[in-house]
Amino acid sequence: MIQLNNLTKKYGKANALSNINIEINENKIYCLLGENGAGKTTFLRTISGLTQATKGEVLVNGLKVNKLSMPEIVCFVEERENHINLKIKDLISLAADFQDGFDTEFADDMIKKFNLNPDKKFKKLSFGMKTMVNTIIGLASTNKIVLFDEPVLGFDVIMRNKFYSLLEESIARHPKIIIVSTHLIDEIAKIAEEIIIIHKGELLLRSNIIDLQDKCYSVTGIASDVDKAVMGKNIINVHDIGKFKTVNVYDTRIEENDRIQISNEGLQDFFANLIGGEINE
Ligand SMILES: Nc1ncnc2c1ncn2[C@@H]1O[C@H](COP(=O)(O)OP(=O)(O)OP(=O)(O)O)[C@@H](O)[C@H]1O
Repeated sequence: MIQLNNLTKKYGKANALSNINIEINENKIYCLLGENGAGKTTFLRTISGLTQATKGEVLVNGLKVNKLSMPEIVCFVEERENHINLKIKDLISLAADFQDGFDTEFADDMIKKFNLNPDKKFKKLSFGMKTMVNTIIGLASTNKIVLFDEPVLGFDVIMRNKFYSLLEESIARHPKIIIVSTHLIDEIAKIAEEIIIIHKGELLLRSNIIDLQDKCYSVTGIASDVDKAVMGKNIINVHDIGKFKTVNVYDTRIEENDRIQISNEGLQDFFANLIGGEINE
């Protein structure tokens, strides 16, 4: 449903996105990961038609996307979105007027769950509450593609957990492609099915999250035993601690034995190690 062919976006001479090729077709939750400035916002804005590609093409449902032809089936939710100064309940009605099939019942339910006062005006809300309102509008959207740009920025852990469970409810009520850009991979990994990593404007990795969790592990032991055990494996990072060593691996699993210890690696650590290293798919 989303197809990017050799997509490049330049700002001046700098590439925000370089030659991205990807297809995203299945209705599920995708996590878009990348360090600051990696190109995540540009990636999402280009799919929604808000940013024009410099080279290559973006197709949504087979139709070319650009500023003159923005795909109606895409709902793009960004944290910096600053609505006109209406009451929350009026913003919800407005969203319902603009979007066919907008799930008002779900939106009202979420307003209660987030303890928001529907009579409060948008401009009087805190940063986190404004994000909540934008998020609710995205979650209640029945558009076939919903893109969230850093939705949990400004949310505390309780809010974030509410958001993750509402994301699951949103996709269960109305199956769709949901792409969420975030830095908090270990949290979103509990509900997302696929991960897309962008690094310095390039597509670094796309993987099913369960496969990724299986392939990310560390091996610790005496340096020579570790070296022998990980020979031929794709090594992401190495820590030497005296005669001992820990190696972070992204590859098929190896068996633990009495000379080496295998530990699961958190995805957040994997990501931090990955963007400092190389990966060979
Ligand atoms: N309007 C713009 N004009 C010039 N450069 C831009 C513009 N928008 C983005 N960039 C540059 O393009 C690159 C990618 O930016 P982008 O906002 O897409 O990254 P990001 O992964 O979303 O970052 P963050 O996590 O910090 O929000 C950065 O180097 C950024 O400075």
